[in-house]
Amino acid sequence: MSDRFRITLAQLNPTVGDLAGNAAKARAAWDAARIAGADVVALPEMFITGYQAQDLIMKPAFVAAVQAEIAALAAACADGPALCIGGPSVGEDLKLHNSYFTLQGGRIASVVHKYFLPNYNVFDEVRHFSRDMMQGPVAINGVRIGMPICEDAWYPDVVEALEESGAEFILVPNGSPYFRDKFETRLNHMVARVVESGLPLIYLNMVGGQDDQVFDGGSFVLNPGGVPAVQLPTFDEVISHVDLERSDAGWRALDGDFARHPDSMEQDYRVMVTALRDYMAKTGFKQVLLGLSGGIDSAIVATIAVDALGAANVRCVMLPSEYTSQGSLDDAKAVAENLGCRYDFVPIGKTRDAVTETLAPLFEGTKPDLTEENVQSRIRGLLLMALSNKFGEMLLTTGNKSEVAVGYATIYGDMAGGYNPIKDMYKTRVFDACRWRNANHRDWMKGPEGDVIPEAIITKPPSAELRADQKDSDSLPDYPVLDGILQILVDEDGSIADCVAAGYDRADAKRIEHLLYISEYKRFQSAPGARLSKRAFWLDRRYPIVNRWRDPS
Ligand SMILES: Nc1ncnc2c1ncn2[C@@H]1O[C@H](COP(=O)(O)OP(=O)(O)OC[C@H]2O[C@@H]([n+]3cccc(C(=O)O)c3)[C@H](O)[C@@H]2O)[C@@H](O)[C@H]1O
Ligand SMILES: Nc1ncnc2c1ncn2[C@@H]1O[C@H](COP(=O)(O)OP(=O)(O)OP(=O)(O)O)[C@@H](O)[C@H]1O
Ligand SMILES: NC(=O)CC[C@H](N)C(=O)O
Repeated sequence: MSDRFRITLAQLNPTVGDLAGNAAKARAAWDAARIAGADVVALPEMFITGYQAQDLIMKPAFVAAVQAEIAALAAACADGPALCIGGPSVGEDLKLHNSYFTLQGGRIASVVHKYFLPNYNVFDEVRHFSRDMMQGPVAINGVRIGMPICEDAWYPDVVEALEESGAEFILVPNGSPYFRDKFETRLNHMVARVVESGLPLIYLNMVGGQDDQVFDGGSFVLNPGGVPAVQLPTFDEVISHVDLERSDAGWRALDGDFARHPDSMEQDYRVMVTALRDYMAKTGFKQVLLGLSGGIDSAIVATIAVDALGAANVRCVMLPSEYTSQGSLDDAKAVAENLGCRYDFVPIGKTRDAVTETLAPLFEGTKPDLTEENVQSRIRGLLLMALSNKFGEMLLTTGNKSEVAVGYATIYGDMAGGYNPIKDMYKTRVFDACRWRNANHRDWMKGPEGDVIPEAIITKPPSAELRADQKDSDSLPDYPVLDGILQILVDEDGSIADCVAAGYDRADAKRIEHLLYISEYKRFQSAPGARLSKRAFWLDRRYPIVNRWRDPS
């Protein structure tokens, strides 16, 4: 039995369903571990399937394919370090479990099953998996390692049981998706486990985007007392070797890599870029297009797209009508030029006239209203989708969280599109994100540095420009008020009384509540987008479409 133990942490980015690709990544990490003389290489939770595989897990053929891939991996990694990897398994109870495999000596040496199955916000693990009894530590090269799987380490019970049954240190494999400031939450839970158990703890998270969620990495190692020894970067794929030494007081991790974590604005921006980049790469798209209006939402989306994919892969299209101001024309062109991407100019006047003429016999006797305004938006959607079909570019849609919340967007019009990078960012924060991006540049951004979003776009009053002199403030309270009320009603699940207590006008709160509930149908038909908060529209918040209830408070 050695007094030194090396564990290689593979903070990598799996793709859901790409079993062979994920196994190849695990195998490459194992090769690196073997060269480094490690005892074990650890991969995150559910790495072999990618996370979250959702109802794919319920398909027996998928689980059988996973079992075959795990067996092949065990055989391929027979001679060298042990390999620990997350995946589904069928237990002795014949039920499906969220499991962590240890492969060693050409076989599956042990399988640990997750005990606490998260079943809140984006997680539905009770739907997919069964709970098993708590299990003891796993011995690797004579050292007993406790392996609580992600949620298992968010409560004291599993780590306590592992410590009581002789675990010498703790390895927590995770599939922990980002929400703003989540790192603190994770750290608090893990420090608590270390303090309770007196054992070093290794927290290993995955990176990369999957549909709406982004896994932000930031793996770390804590010594007894909660003292940090290692901290890996957020968002980047990293393979890092961590050494532990045994003394009379037990195992201690040696100090290793220590990466600085970015602030929350930078993390939000990185999530939006990563979510789009991985959504594109993992679905097989290379290029995007979007309607660039000269407004702030399409400007930030164009910037995110260029940072994710490079200017050569982004097409911006200005589709002006008679209501498009000279300022919007100038601002849109400036954004495309600053970013260095293609800019097309496609006036919609003639198409709109043709639609007006076609509908004239049916609309006879009616007055122009929202119908005609929305036709413009739908023509834009139609033309942009034609470009998408012709050139294989995916259309981005640009509604921010404030608009998505109150349905301030035209269904089958500007809501057309496959992905929405800013879906979970309130309008007031979109302004902050633009200023942040103008002032900051990082290696992971493929776009140019500097003031890519002109100041005029950030300071002018937002307008949909669907009629003369239209302003968003004609239909909605000013954005600071709207976002303040939405923060309470949506993110905090608060009441109308809570809004009033926070200083908002009751009539404003009631109006926003009504708009929120009646636009549920739009959100059911809306594109997915990057999740930034604990209450993103989609899996975090599941409201009925038909809903007569209104808060009387
Ligand atoms: N519960 C429900 N289930 C299924 N369908 C439902 C429905 N309730 C209404 N509908 C249908 O939805 C339609 C109304 O929705 P919709 O057609 O979107 O129209 P609507 O929401 O009335 O208007 C769009 C709003 O978005 C604003 N806006 C803001 C920013 C940009 C843009 C832009 O376009 O660029 C637009 C625009 O100024 C306007 O206030 C109705 O015709 C109705 O049939
Ligand atoms: N003239 C236009 N040319 C191209 N696309 C447009 C035009 N007008 C609207 N769009 C598309 O419709 C979306 C919704 O318009 P909206 O006015 O809400 O957003 P915005 O113009 O980007 O920002 P803001 O609301 O701050 O003006 C735009 O982001 C853009 O993608
Ligand atoms: N995979 C999981 O168990 C996710 C839940 C977990 N507690 C988290 O980090 O969000």
